Amino acid sequence: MKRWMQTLFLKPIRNAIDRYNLIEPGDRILVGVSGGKDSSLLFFALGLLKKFNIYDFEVTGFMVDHGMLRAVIPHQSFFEDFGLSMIVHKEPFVLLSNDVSPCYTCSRMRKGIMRQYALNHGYNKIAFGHTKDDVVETFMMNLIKHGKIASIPPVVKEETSHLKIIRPLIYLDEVAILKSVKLLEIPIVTSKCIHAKAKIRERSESLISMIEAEFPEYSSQVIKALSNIDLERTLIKLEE
Ligand SMILES: Nc1ncnc2c1ncn2[C@@H]1O[C@H](COP(=O)(O)OP(=O)(O)OP(=O)(O)O)[C@@H](O)[C@H]1O
Repeated sequence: MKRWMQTLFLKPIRNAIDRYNLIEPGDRILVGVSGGKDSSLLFFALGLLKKFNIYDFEVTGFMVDHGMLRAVIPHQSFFEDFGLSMIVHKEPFVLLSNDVSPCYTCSRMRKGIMRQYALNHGYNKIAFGHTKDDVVETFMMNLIKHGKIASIPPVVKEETSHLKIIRPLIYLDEVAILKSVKLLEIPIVTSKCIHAKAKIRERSESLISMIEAEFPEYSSQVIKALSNIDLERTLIKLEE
């Protein structure tokens, strides 16, 4: 394993895994791979950790193709050459004309398909490629739109099954991800889908960029703050 891989992406990923116990001995992990940079790097990184026996677990990629994806074969071959198998599940997506949030519907459907596959095939964890930027953006959206201090958790256990959702990229930012994917030469899958990201997320992204121009540590401080809450200095009413 090359040293730059350790510093650029494996160290922050291992920090998250170790801090939140994201990988436990004997885990069977299904990774949601969209073919985009984040989940591709996640899949590759978990493959490396497995290859070098850093943790004792099994890992398989799972891609839901709603008929919108381009260049899936070179992507899949890249991972197969690396010794990782990826299932491509084809499922046509039927969009209702009155659906005001198609991205949400699509994401719900995708999760449902993955969840069912995981349960039917003995996987106990599903890994998603949400990143540090997603955590900060979600924090901002909750604050601005819902007046709530909340973001994306690194691990969630389903109430109705033994399945856990894990997010090992929460300490990794887009700059490091882009650089890693480029250096690793992972072929990226593109999508024909016309639905752009939700407007509010775009606005919160540009707001973050504006704040970071003045306070470059902003995103890192949000990550730190989310596990450093001084409850006695909030408006939460504590037991007396
Ligand atoms: N078509 C898909 N098949 C399987 N998993 C998916 C698919 N699309 C998204 N996911 C999973 O859901 C996560 C969140 O989805 P989202 O669309 O927000 O991804 P993203 O931020 O654009 O990241 P990426 O660069 O991985 O596409 C992804 O990181 C991935 O793990």
